[in-house]
Amino acid sequence: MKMYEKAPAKINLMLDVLHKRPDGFHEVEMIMTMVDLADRLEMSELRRDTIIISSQAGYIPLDEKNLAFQAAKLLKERYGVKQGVHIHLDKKIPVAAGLAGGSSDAAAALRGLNRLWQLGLSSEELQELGAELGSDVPFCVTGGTALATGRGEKLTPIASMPQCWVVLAKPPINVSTAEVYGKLRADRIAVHPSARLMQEAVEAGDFQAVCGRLGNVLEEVTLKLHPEVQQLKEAMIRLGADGVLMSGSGPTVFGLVSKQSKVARIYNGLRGFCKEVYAVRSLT
Ligand SMILES: C[C@@](CO)(OP(=O)(O)O)[C@H](O)COP(=O)(O)OP(=O)(O)OC[C@H]1O[C@@H](n2ccc(N)nc2=O)[C@H](O)[C@@H]1O
Ligand SMILES: Nc1ncnc2c1ncn2[C@@H]1O[C@H](COP(=O)(O)OP(=O)(O)O)[C@@H](O)[C@H]1O
Repeated sequence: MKMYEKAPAKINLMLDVLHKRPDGFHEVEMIMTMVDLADRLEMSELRRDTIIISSQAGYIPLDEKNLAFQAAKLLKERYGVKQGVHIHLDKKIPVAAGLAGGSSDAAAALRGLNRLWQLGLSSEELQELGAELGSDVPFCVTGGTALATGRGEKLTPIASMPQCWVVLAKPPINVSTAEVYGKLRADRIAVHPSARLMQEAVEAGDFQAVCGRLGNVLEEVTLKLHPEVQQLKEAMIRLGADGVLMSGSGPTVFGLVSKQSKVARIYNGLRGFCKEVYAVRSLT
């Protein structure tokens, strides 16, 4: 038997850090939503008690470091599953980009293997398991648009993000999430974006207010390390995006665009100096 799952990328409409916790993680407030740029997972039953990961992408780990492998291993150990599985990852989401590609693969593996192995786990149970794999995995289990607090694993679903186009551009640099959080001085953040104001804008379906309230305190760190991310932001604004922000720890920059007629101009303008550009829809 085979199961298929789509694993979409996330963007952070706002990301605030409240303080560093004794366990080393940071207490955050984020509004997250999914975009229509997705990896695809094919999960095939194996009679042998083993986990095999394959992918057309040559640049991700295929061993126990792969988050989809870790998701399968966690389910097997926790629920005594004796069957094996071959997970093929068709990667479309850029890696180490601030788009939670690996987390979304792990979440999709949890959903798909829950069905393949008939474990009967609820979304809440899958989210709890996901939190053992990474801070962004619980959100990726259910997707939608949500307020995420704690280290990112405490979720409150909110209304869907207003329908729009999302242009994503990833400069050719890799950013480590741990390094960015590590370099942040949480006690010296000058301006905190407001989760409440962003939630209100989303709930009201007010696209312009969403664009006006975008904010990410991790930009300060990543933009200092990689000035080309700032240049990319400026280019997107110049080309006419309605709102522009770096996603997560970066380096991907996204632009929200309401009018389809503007999308081609922004996409083509960015392609001039950035190879990895995507124009997709927001997911509702
Ligand atoms: C910044 C965000 C925003 O959505 O996303 P990405 O840029 O990774 O996509 C997330 O907070 C990333 O979540 P995720 O990538 O799952 O992080 P984890 O694997 O749990 O943690 C990686 C490392 O980041 C740091 N970390 C992560 C989350 C958090 N709330 N505080 C932290 O300090 C810790 O140093 C941890 O060791
Ligand atoms: N299935 C996977 N897809 C992509 N990266 C993965 C996967 N499993 C593990 N990784 C590792 O996780 C790291 C972060 O990848 P990713 O989730 O794409 O980035 P981000 O946390 O910035 O959103 C990468 O260094 C990569 O080697």
